[in-house]
Amino acid sequence: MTESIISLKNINVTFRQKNKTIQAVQNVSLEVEPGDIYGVVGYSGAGKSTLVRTVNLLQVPTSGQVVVQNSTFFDGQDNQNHAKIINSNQLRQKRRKIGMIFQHFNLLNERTVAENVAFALEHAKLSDTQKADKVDELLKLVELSDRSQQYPSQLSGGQKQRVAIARALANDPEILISDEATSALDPKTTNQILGLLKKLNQEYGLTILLITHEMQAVKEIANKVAVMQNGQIIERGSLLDIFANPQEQLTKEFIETATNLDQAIATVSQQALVQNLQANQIFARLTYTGSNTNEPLIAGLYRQYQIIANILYGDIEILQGTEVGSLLVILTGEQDKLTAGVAQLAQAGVNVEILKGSHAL
Ligand SMILES: Nc1ncnc2c1ncn2[C@@H]1O[C@H](COP(=O)(O)OP(=O)(O)OP(=O)(O)O)[C@@H](O)[C@H]1O
Repeated sequence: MTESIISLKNINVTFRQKNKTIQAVQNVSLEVEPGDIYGVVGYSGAGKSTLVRTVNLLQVPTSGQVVVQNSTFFDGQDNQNHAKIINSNQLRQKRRKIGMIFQHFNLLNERTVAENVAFALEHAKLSDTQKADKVDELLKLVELSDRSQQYPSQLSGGQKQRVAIARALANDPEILISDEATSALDPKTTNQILGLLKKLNQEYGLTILLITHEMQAVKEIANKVAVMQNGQIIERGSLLDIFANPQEQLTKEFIETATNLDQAIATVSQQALVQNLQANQIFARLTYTGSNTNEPLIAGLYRQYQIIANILYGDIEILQGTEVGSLLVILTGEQDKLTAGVAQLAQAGVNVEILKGSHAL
């Protein structure tokens, strides 16, 4: 196994207010390897921002261990009083190697695009000419060279985020934390920004921690996913595993939204065939990856078990270069054969979720 570039172990973050205690992050461990685009997905309030802010100690954990690029930033088993924390000088230097971008861009409005990027180089040991060259290079990378003398108010949301990305990359970080960076953008601009992040990952080896409430964004570029709920990671895995074989209800919800399957299920469920499902029928969702394809699956069911499959909806997504297929089907057959057929599908690596008619099994 590759050594982690970010290692969070048993992280707890507790906020104490006058008369209440909020456990924003509860015993979360997360290992990010170099070159990962690790998506952390969850609804608002799940604790995502609090968790990722512990990576650069913008949020000091209540307990746990934070190791980034082999430096221990924080190590405290029980509470902050006895914890070891990296000294502030070192932390300041290390933080420059961890870029961060946010939903609302956080640009300085009274400074030009070039000045915003140059701001991140204030402490860099570079001559003025070198700094100017670096700013030019970064603006070229994010395709904003022609906007260098404009002010943030003259830019679109996507352009502002690209300035923020250029600024985040100024000190050549190996890690970029993206906290809801596309949440304020329209779908087309979102895809452009995600495309840029993917390019930075592929061409420069940038490791990205992608915090979002949109599984769609994770689907586009991440190779790994963790799902957060109530301060905990409830499910994690490779993008492919999570999409092909989600275990938790919340994960399923996120995936259905990202693949538009939620709408398909709602629409198809209204059809008379599903509404009037017969005693010898089940309505199911089949999910399969790569090596399986729809025709052999369906043909096999008929050949071996005389099960007739009526496909009401089908979709194929390409994730990380591998096909993930989803079918909404009505399967008709004798009870024991339906049971055997469904078991056979599961054995062949097809995820079968009975949406209606489980009594037929
Ligand atoms: N500084 C703070 N003081 C007190 N409570 C906080 C603080 N920061 C966050 N919280 C609480 O911790 C919980 C997790 O918040 P967090 O912002 O990490 O969630 P999130 O998943 O990132 O959601 P969002 O996308 O809405 O920011 C919430 O209940 C929030 O109100």
